[in-house]
Amino acid sequence: MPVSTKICGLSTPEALGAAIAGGASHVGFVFFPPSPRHLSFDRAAALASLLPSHVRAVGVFVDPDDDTIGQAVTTGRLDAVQLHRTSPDRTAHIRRLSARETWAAVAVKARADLHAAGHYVGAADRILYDAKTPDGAALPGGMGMRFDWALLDGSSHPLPWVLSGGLDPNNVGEAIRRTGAPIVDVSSGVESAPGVKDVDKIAAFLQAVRRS
Ligand SMILES: O=C(O)c1ccccc1N[C@@H]1O[C@H](COP(=O)(O)O)[C@@H](O)[C@H]1O
Repeated sequence: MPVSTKICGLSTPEALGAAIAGGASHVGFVFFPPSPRHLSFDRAAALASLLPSHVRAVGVFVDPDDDTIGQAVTTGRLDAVQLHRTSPDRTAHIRRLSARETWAAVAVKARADLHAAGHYVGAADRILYDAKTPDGAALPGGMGMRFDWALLDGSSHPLPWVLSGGLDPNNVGEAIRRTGAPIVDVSSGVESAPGVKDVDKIAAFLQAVRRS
């Protein structure tokens, strides 16, 4: 089964084009003002208009309110929503409201953190395992931090899942072999500076996934 790839935090047509040309299955649009990858609804609409129908758009949010979700889903033509720091109850509500596939981010540092995934059964469609960022960090993701992939050994995933956190063109092959991830997700590992995507790194990442 080929591994699917989400290239996240896209903000220019050039970077979006590199993700599409390289075979990304998903692209991510971030709706979180503190992030260097944050998009206005207009900007998201312009990028979404360039997407072929086989590439799915995922909106990335941090405990969003209903209005943000409603506007982003419509203007960004989102196929899915990815929710960070969002409780299972809110996640279930947003899933109903948006009528979109819903990914719940679970922040991982220790094995005990994996238990949180079970709380999203019935509330989300997919779990995104991401590295836990430090207390007080401005962002809950997109900081290039990885967690110990061995923590996933023997894990009985309660939902379909995605591997995220600190992936890059050099380590994604090992990450896939080590964890068996069906989908991998990258943001800062294909950037030259925070929020600045590098088309060559996007191509290298997608090539590394294909070769894995
Ligand atoms: O990318 C961001 O700015 C961001 C902001 C708020 C929540 C999540 C964010 N990114 C997500 O973080 C993971 C891992 O990113 P990285 O590859 O380690 O940089 C990824 O799922 C992004 O979607």
